[in-house]
Amino acid sequence: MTTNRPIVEVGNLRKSYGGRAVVDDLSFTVDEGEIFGILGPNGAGKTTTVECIEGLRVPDSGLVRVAGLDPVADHAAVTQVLGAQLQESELQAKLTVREALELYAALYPHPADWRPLAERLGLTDQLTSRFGVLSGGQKQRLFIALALIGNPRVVVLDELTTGLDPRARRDTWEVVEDVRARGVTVLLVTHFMEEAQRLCDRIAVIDKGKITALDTPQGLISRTAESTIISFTPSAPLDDAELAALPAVGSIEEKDGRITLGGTDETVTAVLSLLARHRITAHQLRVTDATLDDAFLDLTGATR
Ligand SMILES: Nc1ncnc2c1ncn2[C@@H]1O[C@H](COP(=O)(O)OP(=O)(O)OP(=O)(O)O)[C@@H](O)[C@H]1O
Repeated sequence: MTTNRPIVEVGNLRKSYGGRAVVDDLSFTVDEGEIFGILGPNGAGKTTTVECIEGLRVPDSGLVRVAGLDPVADHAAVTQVLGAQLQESELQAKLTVREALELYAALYPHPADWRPLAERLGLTDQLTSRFGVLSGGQKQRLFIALALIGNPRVVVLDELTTGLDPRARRDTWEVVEDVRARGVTVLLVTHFMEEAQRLCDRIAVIDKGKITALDTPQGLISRTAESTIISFTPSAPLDDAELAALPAVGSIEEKDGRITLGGTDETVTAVLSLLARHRITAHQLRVTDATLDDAFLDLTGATR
C-alpha cells in the first residue's frame, strides 16, 4: 500500500564521465511503500542513478533526497534509512551466514532481529554454511537479509535475480513482495520484464541517461502502438489489402495459412466484422495483450 508521500526525490540529476552525460537531467519521485522499477538497456545510467541515491556517487548537479536527507552530505543518516544490496565481492567466502548477519546487525543502532529475518528468507538451514559454498539463490537471499537488517525504510535492489534459476527467481519475488507488505519502499533495478511487470507499481524506463517513460506496467504496455495481438487461421483466403486497411493495424504476418496482426482493441472488432462480411470462419482465434517486453522495445527504440 503506497502513501503517495515521496520518500525518494530525484530532481534534474546529472552525472557525466569524461564529458559524456550518463545521467542527463533525471527527475522522479518514489512514494513510501511503493515498488519502483528502473528499467533500461545496458549502459543506460541505472546503476549510476541508484548509486547517487545511495550516496555512493556525487552528482554533478541536481537534487537527491532520501527521507528528506542528502545522501552525500548526510551520508551516515542516510545509511540508517536506506538498505542496499551488496555486491558478491563485498563478502568474504569464509564468513558463515550467521557471522555475516551478526556482523551487519552490529553496524546499526536499532537492527532487526536477524533470526526471524533469516527464517523469513529461508536461511535457517544455512546459518553455519560459509558464504563461499552458498548457491546463487541462497547468496541473493543473504544479500536481501543484509539489506534489511538495519530496518531500512527504503531498500535498493540492483539486478537482484540475475543468474538465478526460474524457481529461485520466483522465490526471490515473493520475498520482495513480503518486504513491501511490511511497508518498506523498494527501488528495483532489473533487466527482466516479467519481474518488473509482476513486482513494480511504477516503472521508469531510462535510455541514454534520460527517462523515456514513467508509468505503471499496464500504462507502459498500453502506450505501445500494438497493444493487442490477434492471430487466427481463416477458413478461406483473405485479401492482405483489406486487412491492412482495418483501423489501427500495425504489423501483418502470414505463415502456413495463419495470420497474425498487431493492433488495438479496435482492430479486434474490425477483424471480426470483416470475417463476418466475407462469411469466413476464424479457426483457433487468439487475442493476446502485448507484454512489457514489447513496450520496452518500443520505448527504448531497440529492435525486435
Ligand atoms: N566510474 C565511471 N567512470 C567512467 N564511466 C562510467 C563510470 N561509471 C559508469 N560509467 C559509464 O556510464 C554509463 C552508465 O553506466 P551504468 O552502470 O549506470 O549503466 P546501467 O544502466 O546500470 O547499465 P547495465 O544495465 O549494463 O548495468 C556506462 O556507459 C558506463 O560505462
